[in-house]
Amino acid sequence: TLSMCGLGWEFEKAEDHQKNPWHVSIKIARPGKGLESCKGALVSEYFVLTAAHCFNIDDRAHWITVDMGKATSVNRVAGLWSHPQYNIGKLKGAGIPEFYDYDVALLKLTQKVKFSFDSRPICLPCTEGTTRALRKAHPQTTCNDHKRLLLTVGEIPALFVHEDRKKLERKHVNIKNGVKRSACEADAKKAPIYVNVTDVKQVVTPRFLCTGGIDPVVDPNTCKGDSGGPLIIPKGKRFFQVGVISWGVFDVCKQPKRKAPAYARDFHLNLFTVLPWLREKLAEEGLGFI
Ligand SMILES: Cc1cc(Br)c(Nc2ncc[nH]2)c2c(Cl)c[nH]c12
Repeated sequence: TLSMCGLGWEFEKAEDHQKNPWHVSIKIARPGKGLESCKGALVSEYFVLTAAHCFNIDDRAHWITVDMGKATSVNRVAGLWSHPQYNIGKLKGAGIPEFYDYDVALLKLTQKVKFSFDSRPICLPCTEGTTRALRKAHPQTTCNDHKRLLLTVGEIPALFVHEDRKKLERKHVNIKNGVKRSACEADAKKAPIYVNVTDVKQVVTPRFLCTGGIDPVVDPNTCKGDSGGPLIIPKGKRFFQVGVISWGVFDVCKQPKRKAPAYARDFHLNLFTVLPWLREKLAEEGLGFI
């Protein structure tokens, strides 16, 4: 059956989870260490896409629960795969305490998700679902066509979803993918842990998309708790995931009263840069990677 990815229920009276049926909340309950929470997106019947930095090397699948918003059930996790090139401590020797390159992970659920108004996967780049959802596309559409159609050069209107006490709020941002990109990336050095970084390219690798700042308009910023959520491009009533919320310069939730500074930027793992890994891990999910 065709999953009709990236279709949200637009009816204004719809519940938040019907408007964002791919949004999941992830909780990691480490024995004796309290609770960590992250967000993620449902991308197939069994898999949730999130950030690798939500997990520690010794985390066990059975410590993780995935909540899709339906009051009743939470889902249990059968497996957890972080990108093989993710290594948060890789640059410790160079005085960079946290390194977020390849910050992406997949959780496999123990039970297949029954798609409904409340749960439905978001469209991933270079899949047949995205070709169908783009409509402008024809069967010979290539992965490069998806990239050209979704990651246009310039400022790209995008959104992420912030969850506050079970309420889901859409935050509209612009991906700086043109002349404004380098200014966006340069502000990474304003992150407290990166003030001594000499070359910003050491921490803002080619894997990242950059949002935030006040040019062309004031963009809302992410909180640490938004980690792992999807960076979404809305296109013709369908929703496409192009990034995973990875790290940022200023945690707006930690200083809720303070206005975010102009240099508050957010960095998202660009899914087009990890396609071989996505194809391999999601090979059995019937997504029809092109
Ligand atoms: C989404 C997100 C993740 C992380 Br990790 C943050 N923390 C951080 N990024 C770099 C160093 N530490 C932030 C901040 Cl700050 C805002 N949004 C964040």
